[in-house]
Amino acid sequence: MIKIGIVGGTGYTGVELLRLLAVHPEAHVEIITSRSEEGVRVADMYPNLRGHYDELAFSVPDTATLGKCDVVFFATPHGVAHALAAELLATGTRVIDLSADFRLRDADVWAEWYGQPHGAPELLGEAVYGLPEVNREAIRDARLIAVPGCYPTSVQLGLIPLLEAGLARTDNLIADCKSGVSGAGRGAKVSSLFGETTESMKAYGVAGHRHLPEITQGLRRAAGSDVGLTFVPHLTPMIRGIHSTLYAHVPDHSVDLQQLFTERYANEPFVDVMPAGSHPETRSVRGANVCRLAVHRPQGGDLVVVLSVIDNLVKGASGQAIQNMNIALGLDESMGLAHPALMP
Ligand SMILES: NC(=O)C1=CN([C@@H]2O[C@H](COP(=O)(O)OP(=O)(O)OC[C@H]3O[C@@H](n4cnc5c(N)ncnc54)[C@H](OP(=O)(O)O)[C@@H]3O)[C@@H](O)[C@H]2O)C=CC1
Ligand SMILES: CC(=O)N[C@@H](CCC(=O)OP(=O)(O)O)C(=O)O
Repeated sequence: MIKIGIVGGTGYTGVELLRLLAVHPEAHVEIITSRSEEGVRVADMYPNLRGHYDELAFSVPDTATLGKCDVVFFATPHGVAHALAAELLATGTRVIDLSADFRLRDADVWAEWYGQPHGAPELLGEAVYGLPEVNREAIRDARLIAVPGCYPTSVQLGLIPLLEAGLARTDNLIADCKSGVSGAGRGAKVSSLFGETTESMKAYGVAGHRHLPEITQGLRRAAGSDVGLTFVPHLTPMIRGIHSTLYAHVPDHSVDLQQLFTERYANEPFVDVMPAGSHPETRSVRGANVCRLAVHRPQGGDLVVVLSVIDNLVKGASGQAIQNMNIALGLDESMGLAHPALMP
C-alpha cells in the first residue's frame, strides 16, 4: 500500500482527497493534518467518511512524520508547500502540491502575482506541471508535482487542440469562466456567505487574476508563441463546478473541428469530447474527474466557441492530484477514479 499524508485536511480539497482515496485500492492515508482540529477524528467531522477512516484523526503538520509517507499532498494555501517541500523531498517522499506554489516556471512572475517572494525557487527546476493531457511523460517518476489550478485546467483543455494545430489566432483569445463558491475555499469570508452569493452572480478579477499567468504559460507552450488572453472569472450561485466559455478566431474553415478535438483526446481517460452541438452542464461532471468539452462554430463564422466544464474540486484539484499520483507511481492512471460517482 502507498502511505499517504495530506497537509490541510480540513479544507475543501483535503476532504475531497479523502473521499476519493477511500476507494483507491492502493492508497492508505496515514496522516492528515490540521492546525485547528488537532485530535478530532476525521469521521466525526465528516460523517460521509464513516466506515472508511474510523481511526484517523487530525494532527498538526510535522515534517518528521510526514517524511515517512510515500506521497504527501499539500491542500494548503500558497506558501505552505514552499516551506516544507524541500525537507520532504530529501527524505524520499514525493510531493503533490494542489496550491499554486510550483505552477509558474518563473519565480519573479510568481512573486509579482502572489505578492510575496517565491519561497523555494531552487525547486522550480524539478517541479513538473501536472496536466496529464499535455505533460504525461514528465509526470512519470516526478518527485514534485504542481497540480494545475481549476480555471487553468478547464481553459487549457478547451483551447490547446486549436493552438497545437496552429488554427487559432493567438492574439485575441477569450476565456469567460464561471465558478462555484467552493473554489474560494472553506475559510470564512464575507464574499462566500450564502446571503452574498445566492441568487446573484458577479465577475471579479477583470483587471488581472492570478490564474492569468498560469493559463498563458500553458497556452504559450501549446501555441509555440506568445498569446494574448482576456480571462474573466465569475462567481456563480452553485457550490461546485466551473463552466468556461472560450472564444477563438479560427479563419481556416478547412479543418473539421469536431474531428480535431475527438482525435486530440481519443486516448485521454478523463476528457470527454461531446457530440457536435452539445452544451455540457456542470452537473454532468459533479464529483467526477472529468472535463467535458463541446466545440461550436456559430453561424459558420470565424469565431469558434468551446464549452468546457469540470468539477473544480475534482478534475480541477483533488482528482487530478490523484491522477498525477497514479502516473508518477506507475499505477493505472484511472485507479480509484474510474467510477465517477455522482455526489448525493
Ligand atoms: N477550492 C478549489 O476549488 C481549489 C483549490 N485549489 C488550491 O488548493 C489549496 C487548498 O484549497 P482549499 O481546500 O479550497 O482551501 P481551504 O481554505 O478550504 O483549506 C485550507 C487547508 O489548509 C490548512 N492550512 C491553512 N494554513 C495552513 C498552514 N499555514 N500550514 C498548514 N496548513 C494550513 C487549513 O487547516 P488548518 O487551518 O486547520 O490548518 C485547511 O485544512 C489552495 O492553495 C487552493 O488555491 C486548487 C484548485 C481548486
Ligand atoms: C471562486 C474562487 O474564488 N476561486 C478561486 C480560484 C480557485 C483556487 O483555489 O485557486 P488556485 O487554483 O490558484 O489554487 C479564486 O478566484 O481565487
